[in-house]
Amino acid sequence: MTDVIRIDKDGAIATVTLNRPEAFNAINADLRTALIDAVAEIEADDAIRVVILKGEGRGFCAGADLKGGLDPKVDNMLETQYRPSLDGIANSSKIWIAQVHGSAAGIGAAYAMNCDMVVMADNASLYMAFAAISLVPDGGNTWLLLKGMGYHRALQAILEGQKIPAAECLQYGLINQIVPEGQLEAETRALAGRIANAAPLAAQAAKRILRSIGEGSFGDAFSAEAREQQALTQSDDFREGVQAFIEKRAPEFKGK
Ligand SMILES: CC(C)(COP(=O)(O)OP(=O)(O)OC[C@H]1O[C@@H](n2cnc3c(N)ncnc32)[C@H](O)[C@@H]1OP(=O)(O)O)[C@@H](O)C(=O)NCCC(=O)NCCSC(=O)/C=C1/CC=CC=CO1
Repeated sequence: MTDVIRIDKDGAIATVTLNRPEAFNAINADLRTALIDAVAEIEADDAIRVVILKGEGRGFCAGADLKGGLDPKVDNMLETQYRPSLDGIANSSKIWIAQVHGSAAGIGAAYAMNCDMVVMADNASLYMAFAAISLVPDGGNTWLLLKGMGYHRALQAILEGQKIPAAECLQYGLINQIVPEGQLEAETRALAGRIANAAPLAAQAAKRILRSIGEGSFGDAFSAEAREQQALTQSDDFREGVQAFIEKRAPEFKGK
């Protein structure tokens, strides 16, 4: 079986590649577990200072696997199966850089934005895919969007299920840099090299400070989202939204 995650290490830089290209790197149970393990493995490696997170194939990540990875009956899936890897990145002593091409959709957008830095291809986007299946953003997406875009634009992006193009992401401060897709790998690598040369203790302290100040925590937002999502995933409209995605048709929501 192909590994759903690849880890490559080169000196002080590790690259973690989401590797389900046949499903746009949608996150199923295997990938959820592999992500938790990858974050822990990297954290335990003192030689690593910078981590690049990227996706294999046409895009970064399509979010939760709507075809096989979702089990609404699993209690607290977000808290127990997504949060450890997302918190792990937020609290990591390493600097995580997302290298985004194609789409970072659903909770995939949270994995991108929750990294410490984001380099994005000029034709890529962050996709708030939740509205189309009658869900709210999860994985910390509401907090991450609100911090960058402010309340009004964040709410609109969520309600309209917008694909936020790279140029807007940069304008709102959601990402660090846009580069032509052909230069994405090289430019991300160059940034990783520069950051790997920064004084490690100061880099870790700067990350801790910036992550801990500001109003309301990522954790508070994560918990609020997880509660709402747990209820929404029990709804008929969610089932209809997923079915419509699989059948490639528009959903018919009934508010139940
Ligand atoms: C915008 C897309 C990400 C990419 O569009 P496009 O480039 O046109 O590529 P596609 O042809 O649509 O996709 C290529 C193949 O990948 C399959 N695929 C894509 N997304 C998923 C997915 N999420 N799950 C399973 N499979 C997926 C797609 O069917 C194609 O396969 P075939 O070639 O065999 O047909 C676009 O794909 C898209 O909009 N995807 C869905 C985005 C989405 O809704 N994501 C889930 C949001 S919910 C979430 O992330 C988190 C949670 C967490 C916990 C609980 C409950 C819910 O959600």
